[in-house]
Amino acid sequence: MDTDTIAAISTPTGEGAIAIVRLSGDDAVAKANELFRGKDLTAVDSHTMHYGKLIDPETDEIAEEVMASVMRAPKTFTREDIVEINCHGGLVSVNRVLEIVLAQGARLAEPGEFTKRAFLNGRIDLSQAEAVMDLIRAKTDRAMNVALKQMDGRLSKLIQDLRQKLLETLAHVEVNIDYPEYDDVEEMTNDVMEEKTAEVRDEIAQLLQTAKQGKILREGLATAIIGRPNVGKSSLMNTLVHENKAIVTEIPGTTRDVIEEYVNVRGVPLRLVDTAGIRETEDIVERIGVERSRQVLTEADLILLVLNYGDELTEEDVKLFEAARDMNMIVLLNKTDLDQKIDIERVKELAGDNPVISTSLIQEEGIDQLETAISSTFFEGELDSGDMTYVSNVRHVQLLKQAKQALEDAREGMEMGVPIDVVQIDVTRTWEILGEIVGDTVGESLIDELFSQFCLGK
Ligand SMILES: Nc1nc2c(c(=O)[nH]1)N(C=O)[C@@H](CNc1ccc(C(=O)N[C@@H](CCC(=O)O)C(=O)O)cc1)CN2
Ligand SMILES: Nc1nc2c(ncn2[C@@H]2O[C@H](COP(=O)(O)OP(=O)(O)OP(=O)(O)O)[C@@H](O)[C@H]2O)c(=O)[nH]1
Ligand SMILES: [K+]
Ligand SMILES: [Mg+2]
Repeated sequence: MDTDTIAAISTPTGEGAIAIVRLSGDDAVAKANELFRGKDLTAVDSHTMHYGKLIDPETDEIAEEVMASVMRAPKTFTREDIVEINCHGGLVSVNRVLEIVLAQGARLAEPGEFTKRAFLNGRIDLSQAEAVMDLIRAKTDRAMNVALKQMDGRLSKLIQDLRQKLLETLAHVEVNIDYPEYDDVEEMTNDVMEEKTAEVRDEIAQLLQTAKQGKILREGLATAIIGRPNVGKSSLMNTLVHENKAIVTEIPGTTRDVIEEYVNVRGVPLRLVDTAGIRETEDIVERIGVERSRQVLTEADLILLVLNYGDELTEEDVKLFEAARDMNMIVLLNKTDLDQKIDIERVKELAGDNPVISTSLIQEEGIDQLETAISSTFFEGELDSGDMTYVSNVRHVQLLKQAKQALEDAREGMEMGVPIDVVQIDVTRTWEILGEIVGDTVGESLIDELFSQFCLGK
């Protein structure tokens, strides 16, 4: 395996107070020490940080004023020697430091290479490495917590336990085949096989059930605010995000494009989308907006359909109900501060089983009820069990589905009286598929591809 010294900028590009260039590998400390004027970094205690100047070896002049952290293997992020050079957070400064380090013979790291080394050196498995990425990309607190747990190896442990169970069953069967001491050995073998594969299958099914919520936790519940022009969609957006993100005016057709915001409503992460009011229009810009609104509507997990309490129900309102049929929907009767013109009975009829909530956004009324409705439509309290292990990664979901299928094939085979050594093939395959989740049985090209999706410097 490569243990050459790699280096990269590990902080985001742009101006900041401090930026970090990270080195990892056999010569990380020696290389950094060559460039460092201050304490002898090769002699300092591990996990200590030191002030000094960085020298440009070509000119022998001071290039930067830095703090350098020295962390010696194996108790480091990569399990290799690591030096982190903390420099001033300007673009020029951090790039200069990187250049000097590269000139000293370090190699520019590939995206994800630090984390890849942590994986190849056995500090974390593949699902934990993927969780590192998920954590960086997390848009909500909940999503971050799911990633943190996965990083901690929760999913890995669950998967490894399942694999162990399969392995023991296979071993058991193998022993029986090799030493058929009793007459009823074949029957016993089948029983064990059936029982154990059923257990594993059920556990996989349970995990897969968390996938939908996992996806929502990861990406947020795609929530579209739709309605005719001027009913108060943007006002609703602003209310839910507690900020004036969207422009609100009394002019119909104010919102021309979709506006997206992440917001947490009672612990439910929403990807909230405000849309252009849907109506027939000649205005080209508005028409494009209306088209996009229709698109957003079809892709949503939850629809917030806003109606005007102070206005009669129109043909367009009814059309929106139709478009959102079969989707999760909450109907809002907004502007209850106005005189009622809307036919509430008709609205309830159109809404069917979906909740109908009255609000006056301008007077901040009904918002509590709305938030309760949002959090209960989907999760009915389930999401609060912060102790669950969620599967949220698309690759993991696919592999779990394959594993489940392979076990179902095995069961079917057993029921049809297929010889046990053929059944073993399906069970072995399941063991391998599960191994791909944690990275025990994956090829190099997949590993390369997965890590290349990481950010540079991670
Ligand atoms: N400056 C800095 N901050 C950082 C990171 C980093 O690389 N550098 N991290 C980068 O993402 C995160 C911390 N992640 C880390 C994960 C494991 C180890 C580590 O050394 N693990 C050892 C045990 C350490 C101990 O118990 O003392 C190990 O698992 O063997 C270090 C950092 C967040 N903050
Ligand atoms: N009386 C009253 N007016 C409201 C209420 N909610 C919003 N409005 C007003 O209704 C007007 C339109 O609000 P917006 O939030 O811009 O409506 P919209 O649905 O986003 O409109 P478009 O983007 O143009 O489709 C504004 O003048 C708001 O102040 C309410 O509860 N009561
Ligand atoms: K408006
Ligand atoms: Mg609007």
